[in-house]
Amino acid sequence: MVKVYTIASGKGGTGKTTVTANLGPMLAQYGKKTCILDADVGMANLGLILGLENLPVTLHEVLAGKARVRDAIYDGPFGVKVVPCGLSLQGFQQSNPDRLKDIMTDLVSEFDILILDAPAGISRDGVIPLTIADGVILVVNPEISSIVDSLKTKILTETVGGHIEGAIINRVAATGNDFNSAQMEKLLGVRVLGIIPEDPNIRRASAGRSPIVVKYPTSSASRAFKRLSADVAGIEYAEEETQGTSEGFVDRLARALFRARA
Ligand SMILES: Nc1ncnc2c1ncn2[C@@H]1O[C@H](COP(=O)(O)OP(=O)(O)OP(=O)(O)O)[C@@H](O)[C@H]1O
Repeated sequence: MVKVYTIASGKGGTGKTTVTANLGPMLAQYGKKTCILDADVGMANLGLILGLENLPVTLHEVLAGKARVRDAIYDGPFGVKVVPCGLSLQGFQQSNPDRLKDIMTDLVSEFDILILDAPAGISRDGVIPLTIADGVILVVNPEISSIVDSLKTKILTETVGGHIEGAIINRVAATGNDFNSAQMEKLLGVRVLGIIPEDPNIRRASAGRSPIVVKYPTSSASRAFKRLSADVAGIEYAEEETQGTSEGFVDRLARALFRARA
């Protein structure tokens, strides 16, 4: 049974595309047939982060009724399938967001998980992804404006009959913070699904047209994305030995030297 998630926020720039670009590949890595779609048809940049640009057919052409969705599906990292949007304003103007629901119907039989990267705000093209998802995941930054705007999106989702799956708290200070997950759950009135730390490697990876889980797999945000993805996939997460790789090597070397001397 397919599960459709919409990654949403109230405020812009909280990290929706970053979450989509990392959660999708990791779910595919964990054995789930996953497709990620850039439903931010006006300000699309999922394709940019994944190095999928200048494509002949994108979601724009599909939403304009000029192409079939299967012609807009491209290969992404770890076997995830990607339906990117074009970057042109003209493509956006020709798109009819109402067609999104039909597109999802075409995809449900082929995938275990579909993830929609929704636009910020409460425009019409932003509301449709909230209504067609089985679960809306809010991406919230630990700051008052983001929390307040997320609450508005939560109310809007519930008003249009959607369901909130939970929230991902993104850009949490890696050190010296007083972040309290239980307090955040109380404030938002939703479950906290994952906490992603502030990590400069996210921007570095994007500049290299890659998700952080691919480019810097042991970076702090990558480990958090892996944990979150394992939870969503319903599998046990085994923490990778980050320092362990080098510690293990040192241990092995020490043992070998000890044996050699003995
Ligand atoms: N955990 C993080 N640590 C550091 N930088 C981050 C983190 N998450 C996101 N960013 C950066 O924040 C910026 C905004 O992220 P992103 O584009 O994913 O947000 P968005 O919610 O999709 O934006 P929009 O609302 O404009 O679509 C990007 O430059 C991204 O690299």
